[in-house]
Amino acid sequence: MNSLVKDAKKAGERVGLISDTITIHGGKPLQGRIRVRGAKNLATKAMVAALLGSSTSTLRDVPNISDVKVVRDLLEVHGVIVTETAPGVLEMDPRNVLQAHFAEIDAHAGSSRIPILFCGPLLHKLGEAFIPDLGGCRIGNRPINFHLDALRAFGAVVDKSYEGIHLTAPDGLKGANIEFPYPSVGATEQVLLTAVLAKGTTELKNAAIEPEIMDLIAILQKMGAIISVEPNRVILIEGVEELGGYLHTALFDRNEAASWASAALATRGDIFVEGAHQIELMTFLNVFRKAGGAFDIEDDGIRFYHPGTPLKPVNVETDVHPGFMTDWQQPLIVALTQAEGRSVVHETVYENRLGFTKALVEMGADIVVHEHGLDGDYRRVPRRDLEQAAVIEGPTELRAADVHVPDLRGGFSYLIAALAAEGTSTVSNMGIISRGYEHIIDKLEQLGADFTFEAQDR
Ligand SMILES: CC(=O)N[C@H]1[C@@H](OP(=O)(O)OP(=O)(O)OC[C@H]2O[C@@H](n3ccc(=O)[nH]c3=O)[C@H](O)[C@@H]2O)O[C@H](CO)[C@@H](O)[C@@H]1O
Ligand SMILES: C=C(OP(=O)(O)O)C(=O)O
Repeated sequence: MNSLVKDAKKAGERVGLISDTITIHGGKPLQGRIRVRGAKNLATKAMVAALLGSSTSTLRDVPNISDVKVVRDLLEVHGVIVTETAPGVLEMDPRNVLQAHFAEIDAHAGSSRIPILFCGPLLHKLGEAFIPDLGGCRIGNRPINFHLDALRAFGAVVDKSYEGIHLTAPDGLKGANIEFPYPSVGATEQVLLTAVLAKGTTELKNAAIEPEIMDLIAILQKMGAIISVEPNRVILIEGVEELGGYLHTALFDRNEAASWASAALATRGDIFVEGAHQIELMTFLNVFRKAGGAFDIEDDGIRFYHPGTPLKPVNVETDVHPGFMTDWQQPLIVALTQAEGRSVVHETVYENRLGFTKALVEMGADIVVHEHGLDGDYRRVPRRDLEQAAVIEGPTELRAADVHVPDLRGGFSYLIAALAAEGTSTVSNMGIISRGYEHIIDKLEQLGADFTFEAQDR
């Protein structure tokens, strides 16, 4: 069993997903209503923030996904008492944070990318921190140099002679002037979670400003932090002596909402995504509309549907917020295989995020990946060395196939492709999908998908 499969299996077991392989009888539109709860990319960071407080924090709308379970386990390893007081409501009491149990932390290596965000809070609380090997989707190199450079700027000493990384702060952490070469989401969160309790003021230039980061800032403000978001990607943080707890309802998962929207389009379906909001999806909604998708915005969610008229090709460049998010392109590409004409998706955030299209080609899609990107007549996003492009010619009929989930979003796109294709497909390695999509089996049932699933013993 390789480590990727092990991670996936562990992930599936953690959230009680018994099945590892799903058998789908496709060709039927997905129709119905599902609800999205808190974002994977916010809830997990909000849980880390609880570590900074001197009293209990309560987070509502926490999704039942394996990444949340990983962070919960890590908090518990550090002495935080975590209680689920109601479904999706986590109470986190950090008053007993005593020591970093390095051996136990290591057991979580390779599970998610969140452990690196424990550095600042642990350095403040304990004077040391340990980062195991990080997990998350294998979609590029995913270096952590911005994180480590920022931590050093605060005064941390980084020792890489361990399997993993050991950090100490012999003189405490002090505010710093930091400028990122690229607006990294995780590194911005690293700075926020470290600067709030550092002595003095921190100025972060070229910060990421994703909605999940704004929600994290809102949480930190509730805890007593002083953070101002200035024009031009500058964030100022005035360090405070102490932070309290928070009560917060997590921002909805816009990536899950966008995934179901693409599923509606690809399967000629009609899905009401309860909990989805317009503002955080504005860029996605523009592209969805240009591709021929229809949507109705209601107070309690958004209805996404195929209007029955032919889908249209689009040109998309993934980007940092407020651009088109990289996590949206994989499910959308499946829908674009049904559009009439040539679409181009330029992936500019990660260097290896189009490999998943290979299986779609085996299913009948006409997709050519240009490993070094493609120039277009008009560019909104400046060209990056690492970018790649996928050219999708449509419409093509999708054929059933047996596919193996490579990563979270690629995996969801395989599910959609299998649901859209006539015939019987199997999608294996489903555990990875449970990293970021809660109750996936229940939701497919709610949407009328025709499938069976089975447990696999590897
Ligand atoms: C848990 C979480 O929130 N994951 C999201 C987060 O990932 P994550 O926070 O890991 O992504 P980043 O924004 O940090 O990465 C963006 C780019 O910056 C580069 N980089 C990043 C850090 C660093 O130290 N050095 C460096 O070079 C990365 O290799 C990548 O090319 O934002 C991504 C971009 O919106 C999303 O796809 C992920 O879903
Ligand atoms: C890339 C993703 O997540 P992570 O950063 O957790 O691997 C994602 O959610 O698509």
